[in-house]
Amino acid sequence: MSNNDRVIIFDTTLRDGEQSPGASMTKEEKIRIAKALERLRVDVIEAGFAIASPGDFDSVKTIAETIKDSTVCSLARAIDADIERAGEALAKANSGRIHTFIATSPIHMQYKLRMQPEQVIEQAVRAISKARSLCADVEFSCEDASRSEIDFLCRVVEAAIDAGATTINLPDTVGYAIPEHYAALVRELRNRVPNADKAIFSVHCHNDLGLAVANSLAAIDAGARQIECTINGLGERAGNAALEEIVMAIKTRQDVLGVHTRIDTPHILSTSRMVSGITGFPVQPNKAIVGANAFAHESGIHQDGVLKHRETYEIMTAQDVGWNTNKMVLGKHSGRNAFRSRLDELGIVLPSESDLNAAFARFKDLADKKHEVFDEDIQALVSDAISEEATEYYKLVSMEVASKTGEVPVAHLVLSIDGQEHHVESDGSGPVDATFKAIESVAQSGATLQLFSVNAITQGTDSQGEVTVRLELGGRVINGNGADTDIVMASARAYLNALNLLREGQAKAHPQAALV
Ligand SMILES: CC(=O)SCCNC(=O)CCNC(=O)[C@H](O)C(C)(C)COP(=O)(O)OP(=O)(O)OC[C@H]1O[C@@H](n2cnc3c(N)ncnc32)[C@H](O)[C@@H]1OP(=O)(O)O
Ligand SMILES: CC(C)C(=O)C(=O)O
Ligand SMILES: [Mg+2]
Repeated sequence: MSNNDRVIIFDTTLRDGEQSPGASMTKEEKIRIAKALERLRVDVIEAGFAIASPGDFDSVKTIAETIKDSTVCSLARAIDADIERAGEALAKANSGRIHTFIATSPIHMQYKLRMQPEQVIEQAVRAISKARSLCADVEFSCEDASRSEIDFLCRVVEAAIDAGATTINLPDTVGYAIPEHYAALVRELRNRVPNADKAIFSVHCHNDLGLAVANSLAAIDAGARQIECTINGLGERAGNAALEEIVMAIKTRQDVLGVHTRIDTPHILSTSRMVSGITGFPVQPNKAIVGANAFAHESGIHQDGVLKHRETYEIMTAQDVGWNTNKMVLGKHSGRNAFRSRLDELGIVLPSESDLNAAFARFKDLADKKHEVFDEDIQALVSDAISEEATEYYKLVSMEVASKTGEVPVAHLVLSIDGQEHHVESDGSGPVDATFKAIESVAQSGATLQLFSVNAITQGTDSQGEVTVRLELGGRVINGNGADTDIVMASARAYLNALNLLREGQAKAHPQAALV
């Protein structure tokens, strides 16, 4: 691929990203992010706006002195003092860039700058010449380019290149552009400005209409070869184009875009997490590339497809952007194939297809009650199914427990004992105590309860509770287990499982003296 096909990635997380209300960072945090961006192989790091404050100056200066493999840049208005401050901060950079800008749209020139268009051109030229006297690498931005008049824009850009700007940036400052129109703007400037070939054209898109990435990609087709973006799309108002989306779109759709970047994509996720952690701006689960669900599948049909051939539902690999693996989330939309594959991964072997079907049915019941079924849930569910199947003498058919402030809890249970239904009832000091007493009212095992423990198998209030009941009878101690999202139900299951195991053991040892 030729150099013409390379897109320069200019990251402005530390400057425009920090302009997000609430995203201010300390110098130490900025240095950490700058190092992560260097490792990601970002071409240009806009480290800050040196004139903004002594702290910003210090951050830009330290980053300029620390970073070796990326160009470090400072923003500066088209004002001598700003440019001098930027030059000072960048003095020791291995590779430094001064980025100066002035607005070129009628609305900005008239109301904000209160300047005539001719004055704007003059000030831009003066600023660029000043910047060039301090630094060989000078970027000039026509702020609000997408709302500027094209003839005027052509004059400004030509003058800026003549004055020594090596990069010309055409920002969509207020996120107003539409891809086709924006691409046409870039194309027209590159065609009409006589010295356009002496500069690299750049775009800097905001996301007010959710089009920042689409506009940036459209500009590539029109010849832009630098894209300004931020990690996680952080930035002023609705943010900037997200670096991870731009980079992965370029990589994944190389067939149509025909360009490449030098980004080391497996570092994307860790950089995203670092920026999110430092700024406190969480990444939404469905965010492209770096969201928790970006490589997760819950639907049975998708899981089945991915298990058979990953590319059926994935256009990138999770590993290519830093995830360990893609993820099969087991939930109520999952199918038998994904369930079977998870059992395999967990090393669980079910004796027959009908055991698998039974376990799958229990899994579906559980998934109806819980958002996500975790590995621990499956282990509990399968062992519960197996132990239940092994000993079916006592079975829970249904139960109802009433627990009310100021009143004694009462449990009503329907049990199947050796195939016969029994309705039992008891009160107790709590709902579990009432349940156990109701069971004992008919089982009359004579066993002593030695341990009762409840564990939440996974996080969250919708988690399954796993109950262990330890019973002792005639010196024999056994543990019964039960799992359910309802912990009283799980307790009943565990108790009945313990009784079944006790009975089974007794039946083997003394066939005449088995329980009941
Ligand atoms: C589109 C963008 O993202 S632009 C970057 C925005 N980022 C920031 O503003 C963050 C850092 N900013 C700051 O710390 C401060 O605004 C400073 C230090 C730059 C300037 O502070 P102050 O001198 O107090 O000026 P203030 O911010 O109130 O107003 C901006 C002034 O700069 C002028 N100005 C704005 N852009 C430019 C420009 N590109 N070139 C020259 N002058 C400009 C405005 O017209 C205004 O001038 P006025 O005071 O004569 O009316
Ligand atoms: C300073 C410029 C590049 C900017 O951030 C914008 O126009 O959005
Ligand atoms: Mg901006």
